[in-house]
Amino acid sequence: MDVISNLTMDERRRALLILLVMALVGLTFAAAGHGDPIAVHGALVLVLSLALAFPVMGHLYDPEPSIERFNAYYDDPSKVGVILTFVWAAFAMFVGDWVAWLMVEPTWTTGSAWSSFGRLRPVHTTGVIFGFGGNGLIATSFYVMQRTCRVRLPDQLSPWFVLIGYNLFCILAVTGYLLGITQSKEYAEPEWYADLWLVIVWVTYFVLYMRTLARREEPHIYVANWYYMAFILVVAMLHIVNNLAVPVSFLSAKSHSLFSGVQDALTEWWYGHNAVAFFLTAGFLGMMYYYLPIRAGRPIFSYRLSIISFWGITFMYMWVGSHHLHHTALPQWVQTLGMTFSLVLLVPSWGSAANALLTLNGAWHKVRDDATLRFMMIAAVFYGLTTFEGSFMAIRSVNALSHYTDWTVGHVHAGALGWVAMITFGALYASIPWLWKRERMYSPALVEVHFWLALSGTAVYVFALWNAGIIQGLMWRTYTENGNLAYTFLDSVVAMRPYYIARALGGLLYLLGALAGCLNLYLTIRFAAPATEAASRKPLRDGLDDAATQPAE
Ligand code: HEM
Ligand code: HEM
Ligand SMILES: [Cu+2]
Repeated sequence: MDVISNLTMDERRRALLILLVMALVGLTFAAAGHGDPIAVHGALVLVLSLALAFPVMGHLYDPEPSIERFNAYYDDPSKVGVILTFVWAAFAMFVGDWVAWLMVEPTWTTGSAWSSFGRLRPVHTTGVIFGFGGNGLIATSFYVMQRTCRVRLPDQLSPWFVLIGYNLFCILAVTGYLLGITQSKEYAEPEWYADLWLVIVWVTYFVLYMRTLARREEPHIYVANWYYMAFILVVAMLHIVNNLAVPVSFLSAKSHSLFSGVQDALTEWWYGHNAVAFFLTAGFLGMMYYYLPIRAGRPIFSYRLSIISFWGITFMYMWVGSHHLHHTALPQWVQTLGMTFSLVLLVPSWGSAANALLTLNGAWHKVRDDATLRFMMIAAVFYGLTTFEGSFMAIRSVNALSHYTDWTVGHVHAGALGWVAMITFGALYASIPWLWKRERMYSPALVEVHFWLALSGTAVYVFALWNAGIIQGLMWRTYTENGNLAYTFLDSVVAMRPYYIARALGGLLYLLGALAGCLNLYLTIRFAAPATEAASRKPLRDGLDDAATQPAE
């Protein structure tokens, strides 16, 4: 329970207060909301907050932590965040592969409602994007902001509040779907009370970032921080607007959106696309711009280009959400606007992909020998590939073929498996020895195995669905000589079977890789040799950071 004793007495008191208030809120919902699924969530919040409150109470009067703490960065929340990232990866990818097998064999389920496809699918998407991706972003952002600002986090309580509060949101979301609680907006499924909670957590996160920046000892704000900040700020904006809703009653999980009809659709896809842009892209670019140069031991190829790309994507991404609504009731000009900005967006996107790859010039021998750096290199390649594909699919006539088909799902996973997850695994494998002060990962061979499983899994998954999607699209628009459709819809479903099997197998490879990562994390924490004095990263000042995260021009 070192973690609790390391908090100051004042922080422990405040933590206890927050937990007790939460327990009370949980109790209220549990008791008053009977007959409504919200009561289950009330009970869950009650149990979880008490489970944390007891150990805090037990250590409430421990002595104040040593003043020495100010000589080091505050990394405990990052460590827990890294572990949570792996846990969510294993869980959510397992569910992803289950969902993939359900599309091969729909009977591979328990028969009860919680395990139906419609409930498991959002468990997968929320689990991977918010559970796995979000924890990876939070854990690395705490790490990166301290190093690039050369300052310790301003206090020890708010990072825990952000990390634990955020995971509570993810748990409410995922258990909610299993219970049938959903707002039915893709990627924004959690109901109003979970959304409100996330607003509190997220604003704390933003304030924490700003406070750290304000205290920084490094005059320059390194580019990674711009990307992380855009991620935090824009996600707050999207989340609040898209989730504006009126609950049926304060003791019911159900709510109704403020928007309806085509306005609802456009708000949802403004949110949905920018979730891709700022959650799945800007945040991970922040990660890439810190970890890739450091791991390669080289400064960014062009610092100026990284800034131009930043403002390019920040400005252009905002306008492209309507490419999800081609050929719908949305006015034609709004569709054209979305398509046009999607095309221009390719320029800043490739700016970052090229910048990352050119940074590796002179370090290709390291890419060959070091699977961690190779994860990051492949991530940059897939980032370039996915954005090219996205811009292409945003063209209205191309979208007429691709929309509703598995091509979209293939595009999603080229980005998700190839870019988002690869850069995360690369960043985690770089951070783990630094965080736990180990010489290196316990088994570099296992990192190598993970890399090849991940790469082959992605390739199988994405190739399978490219084929599947184009075949579907073509079958749906093939006519016979006398003008009838050549295939029934069912024909196209039957034609998908081999591709769905391939996808599920590719996903299995990917999942096995993630499990290898979990094992390696455990072995590293438990058994890896401690870093020697010279190799361990010095507190507060740190030679490599200096070299690699300063403007080259
Ligand atoms: C083991 C790895 C994975 C497997 C087997 C897998 C499988 C699946 C399956 C079967 C679907 C449903 C497709 C459908 O409804 O037709 C899906 C959807 C989705 N997955 Fe994954 N997935 C994996 C990893 C990931 C990761 C790491 C991410 C994100 C970081 C991700 C993000 C998504 C998203 C956003 C969707 C919704 C796609 C859409 O609506 O077009 N997945 N996944
Ligand atoms: C320049 C960059 C990009 C553009 C212009 C773009 C464009 C598109 C287009 C046109 C669609 C298909 C919409 C439809 O027919 O329904 C789509 C779907 C999607 N893209 Fe991208 N994309 C880009 C990058 C990415 C990246 C890097 C990811 C990340 C991981 C990603 C994740 C997704 C997801 C999750 C969907 C599925 C949404 C859904 O229907 O559930 N995209 N994108
Ligand atoms: Cu989009």
